[in-house]
Order: sequence, then structure tokens, then C-alpha cells
Amino acid sequence: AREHALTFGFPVPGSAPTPGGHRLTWTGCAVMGVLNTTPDSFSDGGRHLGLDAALASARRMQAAGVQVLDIGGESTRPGAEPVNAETELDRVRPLIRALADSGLLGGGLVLSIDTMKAEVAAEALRAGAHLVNDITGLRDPEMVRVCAEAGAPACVMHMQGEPRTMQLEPHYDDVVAEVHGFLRDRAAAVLAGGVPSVLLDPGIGFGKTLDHNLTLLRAVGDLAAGEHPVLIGASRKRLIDYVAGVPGAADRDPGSLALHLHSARQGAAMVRLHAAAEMVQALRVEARLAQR
Ligand SMILES: Nc1nc2ncc(COP(=O)(O)OP(=O)(O)O)nc2c(=O)[nH]1
Repeated sequence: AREHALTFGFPVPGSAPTPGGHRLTWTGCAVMGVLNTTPDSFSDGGRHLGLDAALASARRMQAAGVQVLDIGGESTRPGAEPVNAETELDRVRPLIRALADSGLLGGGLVLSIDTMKAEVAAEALRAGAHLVNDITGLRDPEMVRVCAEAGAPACVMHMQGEPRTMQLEPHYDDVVAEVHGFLRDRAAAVLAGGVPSVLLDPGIGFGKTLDHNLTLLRAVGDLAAGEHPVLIGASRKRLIDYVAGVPGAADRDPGSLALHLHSARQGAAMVRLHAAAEMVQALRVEARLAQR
């Protein structure tokens, strides 16, 4: 299996110091678990049902061997209305602090903050997050500065337009060329801005038709052949309904596993799912079968 690496400006569980920074390496495909914050339970920051449920979910995922947790305080599903920074912070800060206090991070768990806002990223990194997952591809120069200053790697994702309107009229002349080209350009700009390393993500479902998504998923190998690790996130997305007829998002985990196993086989370094523990299990069986 291929070796992948991310460089941090600070030590993270499992990293080794090198002249270029603290390098985290892994072989095969790592799993990033989605850690949803239920808005109403965190707004007063108390240890309500939502926070305890999120911590329980984090423990289960860590125990199962999930390597990264992605914490998001704003839904970016198609048609989602934007959320202001204060609200987003109210949701994610208590969870990040609780995770930092829980000792779970010592077990090798890496924390990712899924946000488009530099202010939220800065605060989350201060509270204990290790990397930034920005679905806008760090369009905001302030986000580049925040990641560079903190020494935090960033996931650069492609999105056509914005969540509220991106699925209205997605259009590309050559979706692979345009998306991969955008990612390579953004990666170069972000690294030039001082961000220590990047992950590239084609942004499945972010301004793409079913055909665009399938074409991009078939081209993961091409993107993974480049110099940056590739992250694929297609968990419970609508394309699974289009392909397999599963109208309820929560019922789409089997299809999600198939999509992400396919991506791992194509060389993806990391996959982002809700059913993260199950993904670890599937990858272990797959790796064993692949051993000669
Ligand atoms: N890097 C990356 N980040 C992402 N963040 C959110 C979602 C989907 O968000 P949403 O629909 O709000 O649901 P959830 O956050 O529960 O996955 N998809 C990706 C993705 O594909 N790649």
C-alpha cells in the first residue's frame, strides 16, 4: 500500500520531527469520521445530550481505529442557509475542548475543523484542532494566513458556487480537467502562502451532477498520482440514491462504503464518512485480501 504524509508545524499524535516540520505518515487509506454537532444542545455550551452523544461517538470511532475526526458546525448540504461565526463557534468550541480534555487525542486521534470561516478555524485550532477542512478551497486569504500561522495543514476542496445554489446548474466543459486543475492551482497557492501541507478533495456533490460525480470518482487515481494526498467524501450523498434508489440519507451507509472502498483502491489517502468505524473494518479486510 502507498505511503501518505501530512506535515504540521506542531507535533501531533504519531508524528515525527523532520527539518520541514512534524511529519505524520501512514500507509493505505485513513478514515476521517464525521462528528456532527447537534446545534441546539451546544448553544449554551453545557454538557447536554448533544455533547455527550458526540463524545460517545468519538470514543467509539477512536476505539474502532478511526484516525481523524471532522468537526463541523455548519451544514454545507445543497440549499443550506449560511450560519454566522458566533453560532458556528458556539457549536464546535465545547466539543473540541471536551475532546482535548477527554484524553482521546493522546490515543492518536487527529482533529479536523470543517469550516469556511477563518475566524472559526483560528479559534478551533487554538482550542485543539490540528487541521482545517475548508470546502471553499481556502478562497479567503485570511484562511491561508490562519493555517500558515498555526502551522496547520488544510484540506483544499473544489466546490462550484456555494452550498445554497451550487446544485442548480452545475456545468463543466471537462469536469476532471477543471476540478483537478483548480485543486493543483489552489494547492500551489496555499503552500506558497505558508500552509505546511495540503490534502486535495474533488468535492463530491458540491456543484456536480450525478455524471460529474461518477466521472470524478473514476478519476481519483489520476488525482492521487500527484504529490498531494487525496481526501474523498461521498458519505450518504444523493448520488447513492440516484444509483441505488435509497431516498433516506441515513440508509446510504452500504453505498457509502462501496464508494470509499473504490476510492481507497484508486489511491485515496483518506476517506470521510459518517459510518467511519464500519469503513475501518472494510479497509482492514480489503488490505488483508490484497496482501500477497
Ligand atoms: N473535505 C470535505 N468536507 C466535507 N464536508 C461536508 C460534506 C457534506 O456536508 P453535509 O452535507 O453538511 O453533511 P455532513 O457534514 O453531515 O457530512 N462533505 C465534505 C466532503 O466531501 N469533503
